[in-house]
Amino acid sequence: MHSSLCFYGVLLLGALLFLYRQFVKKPRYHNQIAKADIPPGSCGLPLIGETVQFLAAVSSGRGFYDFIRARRLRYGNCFKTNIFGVTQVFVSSTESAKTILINESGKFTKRYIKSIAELVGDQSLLCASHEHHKLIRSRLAKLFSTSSISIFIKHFDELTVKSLGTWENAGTITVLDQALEITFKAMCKMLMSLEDGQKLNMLQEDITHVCEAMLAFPLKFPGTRFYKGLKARKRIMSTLDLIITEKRRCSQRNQQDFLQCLLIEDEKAGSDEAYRLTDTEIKDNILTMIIAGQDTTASAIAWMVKYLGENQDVLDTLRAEQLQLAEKNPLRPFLTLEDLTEMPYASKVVKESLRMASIVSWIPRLALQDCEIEGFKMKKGWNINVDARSIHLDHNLYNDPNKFDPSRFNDDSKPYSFLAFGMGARTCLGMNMAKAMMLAFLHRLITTYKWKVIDSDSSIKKWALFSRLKSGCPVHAKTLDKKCFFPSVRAIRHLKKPNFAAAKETINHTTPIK
Ligand code: HEM
Repeated sequence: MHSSLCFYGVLLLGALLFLYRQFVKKPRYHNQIAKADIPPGSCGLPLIGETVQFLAAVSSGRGFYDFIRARRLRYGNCFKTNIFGVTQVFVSSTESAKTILINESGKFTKRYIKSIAELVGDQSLLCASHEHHKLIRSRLAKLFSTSSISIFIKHFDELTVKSLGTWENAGTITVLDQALEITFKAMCKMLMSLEDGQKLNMLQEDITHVCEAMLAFPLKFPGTRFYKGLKARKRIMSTLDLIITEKRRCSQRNQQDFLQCLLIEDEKAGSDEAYRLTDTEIKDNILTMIIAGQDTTASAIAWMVKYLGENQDVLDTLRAEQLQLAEKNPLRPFLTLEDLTEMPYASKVVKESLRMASIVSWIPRLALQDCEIEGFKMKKGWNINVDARSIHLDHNLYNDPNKFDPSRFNDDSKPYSFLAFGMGARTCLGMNMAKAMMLAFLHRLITTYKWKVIDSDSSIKKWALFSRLKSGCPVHAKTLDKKCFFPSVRAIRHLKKPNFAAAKETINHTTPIK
């Protein structure tokens, strides 16, 4: 009798608790949505918000995106938090991506937090206000012409061939390290004709300090990560000052690197301030291009090699396409831009790698006015972040989103569902250069080696600004025995007829990505 009373007592208590949770606790949250109130989420402690939790994720093997993922699961697709004292909202629908990134209403602009502006420089394209951004972007965009990408690709290919030449019998090769070295050397040559090994090493070290400081707490005390970053920035600026002085002194007009082109344009503009970039603007933006272009592209290459290593079918189809191309032009020493337009399947492999890896996980904007997004009120001054990674892995936009399947891009993707390079007026300036680098690397690797990824760990590197593999993608490579791949070459006949027009579009920088 006593035990059955206890049993019913416990049952009653459980039922009451259930009803309380259903009708007393939950409706509070539901009401919030019904009233189109501010987005759900916690702004943490006064002043510091949830910065500590964010930094804990940044410094863990789970990576900074884990902070976002955990909150999206708890609060839904639109939620708010507070990092470094700023309210941050994360949204993850294609409609919000369109509203925010295309920005027809003019309600959004780009703003980086003050500490990042201190590191890349407040004259950087990344931090510039609307009008200032338009001027700098128009000046820099001219540098990314088809002819400069052609020159760049030849040099990038040369460095890739040299680097891959050392892979045979070299034991474990870390793809990310190799890719970082090649992209850095190629970009420094393109930006300012810098090729001196020692200077390159020092610059690379300083760039790493600046990147690591970008996610650090902005404490300017000796020994802190942020302080080291600021010191490194100072050294980089001095190096750039020396290079600019040297270029002006020697007037090496035959060296058509980006820096030289900007200086020549400035000379032509004379005292017309509207068309000149100051030395500070030039230096901040050279640094910006290195930071924006090197780590991102190298990380994307490492992910791509990992995905291919894990997907033999894709690898076979790709190799068939690439061997056919290699056999077509056996005597051509280096790849040309035209070669890259004849890689329709490889272009899809690149796009699929960028979708899955989401190197830039979210795209930040500042709300200039109060507005409503996804049914929630957003306040002026808040940072609204388009969660690109969540969009890239949305089941409603991509069938089986965690599967590496380049053929999904046989059809046009849904509008605003591919955000690897952003969208709108701030779309990545180096988009076509990045794709060209990925294609060139892919071609050389796949026509030279077969490889085995020897660490399948997908953890993200601590303190990385972009989504970067912690393992760096270690591989064992073996020179290709082409006989083994005859069946694959035969398989090319089953491929769709190469769509050259689509491939050309991939590297035409005036064409928006579909
Ligand atoms: C796979 C490699 C790359 C990825 C995934 C990537 C991605 C992005 C993304 C998402 C943005 C922000 C867009 C926005 O805020 O709306 C961006 C901006 C930018 N990227 Fe890239 N990028 C890559 C390579 C490059 C390269 C190679 C360069 C230059 C050489 C470059 C230069 C820039 C610049 C200058 C901006 C600022 C554009 C502006 O604010 O107007 N990026 N990139």
